[in-house]
Amino acid sequence: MSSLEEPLVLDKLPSLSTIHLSRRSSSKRCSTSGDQETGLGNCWIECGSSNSYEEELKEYRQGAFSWRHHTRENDIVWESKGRNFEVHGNRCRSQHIANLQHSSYCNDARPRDITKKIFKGMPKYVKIVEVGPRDGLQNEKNLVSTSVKIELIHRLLSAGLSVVEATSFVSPKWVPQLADAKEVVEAVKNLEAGRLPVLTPNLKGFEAAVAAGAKEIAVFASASESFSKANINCTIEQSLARYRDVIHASTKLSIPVRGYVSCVIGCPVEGSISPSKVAYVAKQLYDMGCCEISLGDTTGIGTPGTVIPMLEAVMEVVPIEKLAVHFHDTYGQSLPNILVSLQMGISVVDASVAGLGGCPYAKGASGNVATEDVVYMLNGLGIKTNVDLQKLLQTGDFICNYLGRPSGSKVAVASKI
Ligand SMILES: CC(C)(COP(=O)([O-])OP(=O)([O-])OC[C@H]1O[C@@H](n2cnc3c(N)ncnc32)[C@H](O)[C@@H]1OP(=O)([O-])[O-])[C@@H](O)C(=O)NCCC(=O)NCCSC(=O)C[C@@](C)(O)CC(=O)[O-]
Repeated sequence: MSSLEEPLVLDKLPSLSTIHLSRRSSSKRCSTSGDQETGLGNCWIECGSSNSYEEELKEYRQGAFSWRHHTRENDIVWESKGRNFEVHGNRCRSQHIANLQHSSYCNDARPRDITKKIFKGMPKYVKIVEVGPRDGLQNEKNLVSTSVKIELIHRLLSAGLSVVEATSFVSPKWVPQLADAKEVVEAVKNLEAGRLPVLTPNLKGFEAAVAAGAKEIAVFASASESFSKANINCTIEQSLARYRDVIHASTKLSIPVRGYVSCVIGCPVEGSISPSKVAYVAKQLYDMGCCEISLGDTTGIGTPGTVIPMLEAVMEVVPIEKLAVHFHDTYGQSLPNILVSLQMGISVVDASVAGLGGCPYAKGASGNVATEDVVYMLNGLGIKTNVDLQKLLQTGDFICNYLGRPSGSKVAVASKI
């Protein structure tokens, strides 16, 4: 068994109560509590804005959903109460989603305490950074046409995604799939529906990106020395020096820079990566001026047991509102990893439509977590994303049809059954 396949060390999993909540700077919280007035079995969940809930409730009551569950007599009753939903009956159910629904039931006071703990600190709104056109496509063997890439970006924006990573200005010898970066950026640079950052590994890439019209960029370092060499042909320190130059140049042009740290849990060559290494690289990127640091589990090896200590280490040195998480779904752990990240106060999540993706220099690493699955889970938690799940599913269909393969999104597959 390689070190990457070692089982989760449960005794190292800190309880959520030990996570330093005081480090969270966001005052926006979701809370769930029992309703003292109506007695046992009632609870309310304080998440999201009144408008969207009111509208969704109205739609729900009007039977706008094509295959909603039938409400039985002693099931729950929804009542709008200010910004909250009040749920009466012997069950409490948190939901919901445009066309698809899910339920979670609890019976009385004790489970309500648990619910309260679980929801404490969760954000009301999560920004999803869609990385499909870049991370999703970079590993595709067959060249995807430039027009399809452009259409994909258009569709993702029209599904409500506010940030879509459009492409990379890397060496076409290393990543031939993205050799058309210039054409892609030129075609989308004036779209106002969202932000369209691009990856740049050095000054040469930065200059090409700016010349094409990119208004935001991202740099990508690694917490693994071996991966840094395999991916960008230099050591971690050399990469940080390059990024200082890039950020110096971008600051002059007021171009915001996102910083990635890859291999935050494990490296295909070195195995486990210590949280302190991740924290070191994240702090370097933050200190040099990156406005957001995305923590990438490049190989998808992480579980909540390894993600929590990694996030704790990084949160010691970078403010939590500057952090994003970026999970690959190789071991099917992305959603639990995202959930614990939200519980720790993270509110930016990277994802890729249809679960496309994988890094060309991390053999065996599968696609990113599917955006559809993230949106479904967040909808179920009552956390806003502003993403239209139906349009997103159609976008997933569009790219999967083009690539001639089934979607990597469980929600996309389930919605067709
Ligand atoms: C970094 C380099 C360029 C170094 O590549 P190198 O070979 O060491 O660079 P070099 O400086 O020796 O130059 C070699 C050639 O590349 C050219 N070159 C140099 N720079 C550029 C550029 N920006 N754009 C286009 N061409 C470039 C340069 O001009 C020269 O051309 P030649 O003279 O031979 O014709 C190369 O290693 C590279 O492009 N690597 C990128 C690999 C990549 O994109 N990997 C996937 C990124 S995904 C990731 O990192 C993880 C992440 C972010 O998704 C998070 C996660 O999933 O966890």
